[in-house]
Amino acid sequence: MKAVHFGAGNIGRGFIGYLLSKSGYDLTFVDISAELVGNLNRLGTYKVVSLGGEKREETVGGIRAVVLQDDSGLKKAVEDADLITLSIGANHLKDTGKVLRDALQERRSRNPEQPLDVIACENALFATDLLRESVEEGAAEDFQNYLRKKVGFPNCAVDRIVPNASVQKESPIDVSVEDFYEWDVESAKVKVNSQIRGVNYVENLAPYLKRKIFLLNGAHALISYAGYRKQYRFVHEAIRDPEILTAAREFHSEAARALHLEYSMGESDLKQYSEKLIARFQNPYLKDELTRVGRDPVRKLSNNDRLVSPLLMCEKHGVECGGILYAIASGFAYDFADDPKAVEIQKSIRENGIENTVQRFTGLEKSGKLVLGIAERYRQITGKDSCSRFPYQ
Ligand SMILES: NC(=O)C1=CN([C@@H]2O[C@H](COP(=O)(O)OP(=O)(O)OC[C@H]3O[C@@H](n4cnc5c(N)ncnc54)[C@H](O)[C@@H]3O)[C@@H](O)[C@H]2O)C=CC1
Ligand SMILES: O=P(O)(O)OC[C@H]1O[C@](O)(CO)[C@@H](O)[C@@H]1O
Repeated sequence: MKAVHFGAGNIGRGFIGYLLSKSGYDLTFVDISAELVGNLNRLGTYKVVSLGGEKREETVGGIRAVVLQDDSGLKKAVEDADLITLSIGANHLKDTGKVLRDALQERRSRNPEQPLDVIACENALFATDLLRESVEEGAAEDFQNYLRKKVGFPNCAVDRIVPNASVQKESPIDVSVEDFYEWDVESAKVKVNSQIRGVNYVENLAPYLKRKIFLLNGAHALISYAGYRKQYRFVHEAIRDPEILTAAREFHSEAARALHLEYSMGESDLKQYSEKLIARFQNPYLKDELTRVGRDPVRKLSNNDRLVSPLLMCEKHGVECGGILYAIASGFAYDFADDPKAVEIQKSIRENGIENTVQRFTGLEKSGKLVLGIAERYRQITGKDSCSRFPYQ
């Protein structure tokens, strides 16, 4: 079996590439970074180092890589692949859909019968659907029929924390990871790849995906924004702070309550999931930087992402949501000068005020109670009113 993986970064090498290699796939990475591609081809193997109580190393070997700009190399790799996976960042899916459309059109002309699956492994709700829309955009009817018959587009949830490596690396492409992983894939949409090692094939992905995006990524974003404000550097340091721990637990309990009401997920299972996450956040070996976890607050504060989506689910079910409002307010208070997206939000707050900015970036109704609740907490956090600076004191 042959796999092509777009995005040879942390999750590409440390999680998806790792599992595909363990499952016996012949693996080709595609990346925009010529330096990374050069290193992958020169070295041919890399180590995946898991950072738990006990340090373990595994080697991923026999890999090749192609730069995205190498049109013929890319098309050749796609021509007889059984699986295409991506972890390039959700913002890049639309553009990459066009590249993939060209490559799949070429494949269809040379190898029309062989089926394959395409899976976007990003932190976003139903990322493969976004990619598929872009692949199909403006395509002729016969190509759309080909896609329907021959190409599976399963959505998935990907969960493994892969920080920027802080350990001394013997090779520039080694990667450090946590022990834990979970990869849930929509089973009904799979055409070929039903035996990937470590994958949990599920009929109904939404509860798994939202549980992961809300409880892991949502709470992680909160810890990042609140921790940055209190001048911590790493996630494990911030979560040791009792106020931030309380805030993370409150976020979890509100989002979990909404998930329980929406999907009848067991409350005690959700509680266990939450406790396990807190323990993962506390892992001191990961040395996961708050500014990596909080990167691109414009995306994280958007309407369909890890913070506003659970807020809307709470609202739908009448669940108390003060903790989630606080997390969103912390995102608006995040003023890390080296993150251009944080800078964009801060500029908007200065020029348009907090209410207009919240409305603009979250898509929430301007004078609604949610926007007002976020703005009020933002003022508390930033000290722009007379209340306490940190509401969890
Ligand atoms: N690092 C983590 O723990 C996890 C990350 N994710 C998701 O995986 C995705 C990637 O994240 P990371 O691996 O952390 O980022 P990263 O920055 O380490 O890796 C992304 C890689 O994609 C490459 N790239 C960007 N655009 C590309 C394109 N159009 N075609 C080919 N390659 C392209 C970049 O050069 C880079 O090597 C994101 O959506 C992230 O949310 C999901 C779960 C865990
Ligand atoms: O990759 P994103 O969406 O920018 O967000 C960072 C998040 O992704 C992860 O790297 C993995 O889920 C988390 O550590 C963190 O919550």
